[in-house]
Amino acid sequence: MSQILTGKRLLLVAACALVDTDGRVLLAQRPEGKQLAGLWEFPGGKVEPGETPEQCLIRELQEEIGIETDIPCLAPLTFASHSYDDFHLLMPLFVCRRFRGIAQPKEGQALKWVRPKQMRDYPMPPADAPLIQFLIDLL
Ligand SMILES: Nc1nc2c([nH]c(=O)n2[C@H]2C[C@H](O)[C@@H](COP(=O)(O)OP(=O)(O)OP(=O)(O)O)O2)c(=O)[nH]1
Repeated sequence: MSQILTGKRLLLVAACALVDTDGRVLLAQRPEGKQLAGLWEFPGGKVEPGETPEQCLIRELQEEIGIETDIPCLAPLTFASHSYDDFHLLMPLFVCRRFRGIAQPKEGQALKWVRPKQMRDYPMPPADAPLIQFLIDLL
């Protein structure tokens, strides 16, 4: 039995593929000093107690990049389930095509609109690699 239990805590992170009218997806580069620094990720973050993943994303998109959206504009696409050394990440990935504002790096991160077929040129966290094909197929 113990062989199938990792003993790691499960961390719920909500992530969003914001899609522009050209079919490009916004990636953000994790700032220096953070875990996985320098890697390109989908905007999002940890779901706080009492929040739904959708509410978390609305908060994170506003805080991180100054983008506003609404719950009906967040469509579930797929999820990542990946073990890091100290936790197991469960990360639903939503797609959002309807949003307000112009993405601005509010936390010092670099931002880039990237076509899904080019995403493999941007080093991403290991949990994200399996998600790219879903975006290629969708867009
Ligand atoms: N937002 C986001 N996080 C991701 C992705 N892929 C991936 O492995 N993660 C991981 C990195 C972090 O361990 C966790 C997200 O946490 P976070 O961004 O809210 O927190 P953080 O590590 O910056 O730490 P904190 O200072 O905010 O507490 O999920 C992704 O595509 N987007």
